Amino acid sequence: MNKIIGFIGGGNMASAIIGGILQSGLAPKEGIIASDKLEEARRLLQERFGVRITEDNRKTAETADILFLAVKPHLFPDVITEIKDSIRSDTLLVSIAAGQSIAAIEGRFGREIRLVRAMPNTPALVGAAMSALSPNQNVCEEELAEVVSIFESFGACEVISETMMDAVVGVSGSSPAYVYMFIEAMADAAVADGMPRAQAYKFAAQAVLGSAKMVLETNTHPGALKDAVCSPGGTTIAAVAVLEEQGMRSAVIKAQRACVEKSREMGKENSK
Ligand SMILES: NC(=O)C1=CN([C@@H]2O[C@H](COP(=O)(O)OP(=O)(O)OC[C@H]3O[C@@H](n4cnc5c(N)ncnc54)[C@H](O)[C@@H]3O)[C@@H](O)[C@H]2O)C=CC1
Ligand SMILES: O=C(O)[C@@H]1CCC=N1
Repeated sequence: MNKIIGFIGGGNMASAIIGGILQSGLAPKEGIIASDKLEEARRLLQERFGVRITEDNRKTAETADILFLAVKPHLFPDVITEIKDSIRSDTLLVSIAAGQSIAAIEGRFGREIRLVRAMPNTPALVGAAMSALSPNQNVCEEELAEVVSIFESFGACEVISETMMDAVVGVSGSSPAYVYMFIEAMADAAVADGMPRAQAYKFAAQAVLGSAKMVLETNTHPGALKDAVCSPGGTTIAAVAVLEEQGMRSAVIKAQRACVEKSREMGKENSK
């Protein structure tokens, strides 16, 4: 891609996306510019990726053809006020913020903008993100295809209705955190049974990776895959019985719905 990709905010998510783009070879490091108010964040980006960095959000905004808004949602009002006169009419904006609707962002720019609202996740850093995209009415097919190609350079990506964005935050934006907790807990149990910690993380993480691949690649219901692990009177069903008794599924469902509710609340707050 010979377009300049810019990032306002160079924290966890921007770093994961930049790492993913560079690793895939979609854009060279010279084709990426990022601004961050924190000196430490700029230093990290420079050291890890060698991309162009600046303290000046306006410089990033006027340089980029495709501009990621990658600061925390509550900073959107100030950051948009700062950059709104620096973008061109053909700058393609990509917001990755939770709970910032297309309408709220359009309202803050106060003029016609080309905008894609996106929800990626941090596995972008290793080329295994799950991202959702919703374009506004000014984004043409060709521009959307370009944004899709960026997100596909670091994982899977689907174009969805914006009404599904809160659900997406729960099921893929935030869910890596719940999965890491699951991996940590499995590893803790293995350590309790005498396995060295590093080895325990490898066994637990590879089991999660392999199980996820089975769901994605065998086209088999997760329940049937679970049943295939459970020998009658065996070890797995003993574990499954305890997980059911402890309410594992309902805990996950409740937790994820709390996440989605929080995303909705943030959306209402940000539209005021
Ligand atoms: N972390 C995650 O897993 C995901 C985060 N997101 C979204 O990505 C956005 C960024 O989140 P994170 O990267 O996790 O946060 P972060 O806190 O790691 O990064 C934000 C960066 O913005 C910088 N910043 C603060 N004020 C600034 C300003 N005025 N101008 C320029 N830079 C400024 C901070 O110094 C920081 O480095 C949020 O809107 C979040 O909703 C979306 C999907 C997943
Ligand atoms: O916790 C958050 O608000 C962000 C949005 C999705 C993942 N992290």
